Amino acid sequence: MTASLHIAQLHLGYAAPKGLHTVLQGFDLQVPAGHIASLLGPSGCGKTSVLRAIAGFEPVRAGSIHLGERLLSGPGTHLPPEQRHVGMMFQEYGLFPHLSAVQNVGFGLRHSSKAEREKRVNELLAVVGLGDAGAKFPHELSGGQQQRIALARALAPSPALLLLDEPFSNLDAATRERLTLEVRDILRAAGQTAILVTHNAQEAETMADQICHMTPFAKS
Ligand SMILES: Nc1ncnc2c1ncn2[C@@H]1O[C@H](COP(=O)(O)OP(=O)(O)OP(=O)(O)O)[C@@H](O)[C@H]1O
Repeated sequence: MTASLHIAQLHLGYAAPKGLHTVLQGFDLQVPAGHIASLLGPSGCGKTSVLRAIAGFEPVRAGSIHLGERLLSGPGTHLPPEQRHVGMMFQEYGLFPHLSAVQNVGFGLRHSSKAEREKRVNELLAVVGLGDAGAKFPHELSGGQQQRIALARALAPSPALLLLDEPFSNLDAATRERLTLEVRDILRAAGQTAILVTHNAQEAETMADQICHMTPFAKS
């Protein structure tokens, strides 16, 4: 079930030779269930680090991350990624080259029954407009088609939250524009809570219900 996201007073930093390299301090973000939020800002301001912290790949130094009522990260708590119900879609489509589109989309549904899995995969291939392409392998699909399969795969397990990190940046301008609109409509129709990371203000405007402008952390 899709859920709201609540990040409060988040502090993120990496160990560096000269001590802690702080990336974010006191970062807050609230995204209501079903909304698409965009993190917009220059390279190095910490957009991907926020996604990694939400997904559970980065420990938080302080603050908390809640998804609905569930505390994902906070003082004394760090749920492992596989228990977070967070889906991801990145710029390199990350499809398994040796699996067909059907098998790629069904990958996160390995624990469902065969009948349930087939129903959900067919439903999602239709949603992303690739109902006829199920038997194809990634190399037989265009970049835009591969990215739509990656979206179907990310949506298949019905994540509480979907993270999209520069998902369109490998595509040519025309495909990028078309896919931005298509993905927005698919997420809206699914009522999916999502966070889009981008450098592109136009893309953020098109996709998002709310935009969080991030700036590089400056020591005071
Ligand atoms: N694993 C890591 N170890 C140390 N420093 C890191 C690590 N990952 C990121 N950083 C640093 O953290 C800061 C934020 O990086 P991050 O990738 O989150 O920024 P970003 O806004 O997503 O940038 P981009 O738009 O270029 O992807 C940068 O200064 C980066 O060098």
